[in-house]
Amino acid sequence: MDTHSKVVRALQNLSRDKDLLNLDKLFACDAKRNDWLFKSWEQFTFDFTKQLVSKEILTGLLELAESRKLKNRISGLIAGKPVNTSEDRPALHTALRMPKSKSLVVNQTNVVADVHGSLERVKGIVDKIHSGQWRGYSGKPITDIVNIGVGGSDLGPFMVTNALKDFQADWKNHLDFHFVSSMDGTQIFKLLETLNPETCLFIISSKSFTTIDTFYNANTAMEWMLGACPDKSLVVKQHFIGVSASPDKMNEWGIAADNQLLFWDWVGGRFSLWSAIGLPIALSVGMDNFEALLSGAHEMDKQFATAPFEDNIPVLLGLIGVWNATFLNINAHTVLPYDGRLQFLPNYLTQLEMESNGKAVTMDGKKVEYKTCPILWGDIGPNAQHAFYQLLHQGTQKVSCDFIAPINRYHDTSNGAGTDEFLIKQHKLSLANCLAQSRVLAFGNKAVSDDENLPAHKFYNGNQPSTTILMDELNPYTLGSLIALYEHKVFVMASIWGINPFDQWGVELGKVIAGELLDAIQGDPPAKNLDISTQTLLDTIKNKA
Ligand SMILES: O=P(O)(O)OC[C@H]1O[C@](O)(CO)[C@@H](O)[C@@H]1O
Repeated sequence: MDTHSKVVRALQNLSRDKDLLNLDKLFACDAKRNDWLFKSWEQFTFDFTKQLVSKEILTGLLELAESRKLKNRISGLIAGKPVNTSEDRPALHTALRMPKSKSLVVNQTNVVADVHGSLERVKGIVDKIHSGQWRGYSGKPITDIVNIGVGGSDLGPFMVTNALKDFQADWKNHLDFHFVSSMDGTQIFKLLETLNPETCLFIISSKSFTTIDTFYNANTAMEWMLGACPDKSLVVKQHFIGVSASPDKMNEWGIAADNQLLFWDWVGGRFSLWSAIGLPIALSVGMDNFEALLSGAHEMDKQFATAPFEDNIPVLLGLIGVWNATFLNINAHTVLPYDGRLQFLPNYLTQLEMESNGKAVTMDGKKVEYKTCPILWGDIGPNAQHAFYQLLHQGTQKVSCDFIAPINRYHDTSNGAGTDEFLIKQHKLSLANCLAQSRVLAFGNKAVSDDENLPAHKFYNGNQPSTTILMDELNPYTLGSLIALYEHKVFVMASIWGINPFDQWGVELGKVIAGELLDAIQGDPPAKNLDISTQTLLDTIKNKA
């Protein structure tokens, strides 16, 4: 982004207009603000009115998108152009949810055909496990699925499996799902104590199939299995599935050929839940629901590819994100779902946004002269109200917020007489809190009174910008759309900033140094040239271990 360009300078000028950038005033000046900042799309309603934007600002942001050739960038992404410039490859997560009837030829290959071939294999495995045909070494059907993976090979399937628990069908009676990611062993050791090796199936999920965190956990699982059944070829065949973009590495580790599910180097790890990495999702909610998740995402892809920018939800969300982070210097963003099923969405978005856009150089290697990705965190909104909302309301930091809530819930629940009504009341309580919080964040005390004589500690400043996303209900289809929306938001922001959202070089150095320090902790060879802090920490560990 050229900070000297006319469009950027105009936006910078607007960003200094303190008088304009006040939600009270923005609402007072334009009583019909909702006409142009409320958007309905499919089963969603988006309220951007509580963002610090005027018509002039939005026009400027749309011009900025134009000047950054966003339209071309979006078509390049979807057509499979090498948008991941540092690795010279496409980022084709949109192809993972294209219908079978479509075709997309990239490097002489119809990737849509490959995608559906892989989905067929996923379906075959799902059917075998659901029907009880897939059996453990002693002939018993599988009861426990353990996904071992980290980052994109964990967060997406984990988040979606939790969000869609209501959509598990009759196999829920005989299948339990577990996710192991942490390298320190806490999760795997605790989990193995509760499992029966005869009926466990491990899914080793790793795009690279080299991530050390995953392989320490996988090796522990293998040792545990071999303790129960020393016949390794039987264990490998009946208890381990591999999901990866590297068949060679899967062979090396010993995954049986029939148990290897492949995806492709053109799928970024944090964009991979739609591929075979989503196997735990498909096992949990069934293939039809998994396909509904893909269709919901595809619908959002179509809107991203075709809607005019002023009505294009991912474009608006991304442009407003850039306005907040880059022009208004709001460097913290929180995601607040008002529905416990979305508990892990903020965590998932932490990787999606910060690993994608936490960068300071442009695609042509220049240092950026502006702020890029804000720090993102979040929690279930109602719980966060009792934890960090104090800072949002009365702290010294500017924070932008996304409120997310399904309008309807519990209508189909039949947990006994009267229960539905009670649960619906609880859901409405949550919705009321969602609206109350965005209102107070926007208008402070003025939301309820004009009393100027409040003691200072009771004063709420307001003017914290937020977007509210309402979905008619949370189901596989709407969840697919919601996730795809955030994926595209990331791409829009990266395109404006001129950065590559599809690599993650910033995680590599730590891996190399950890390898050296592991050798040093194990005493062989002793570490050389360490800084005094690390050397003393290492000595302390070695003395006390
Ligand atoms: O799927 P893999 O190759 O094991 O990688 C896991 C995660 O590690 C990272 O490469 C970061 O270290 C993420 O981008 C990725 O999602």
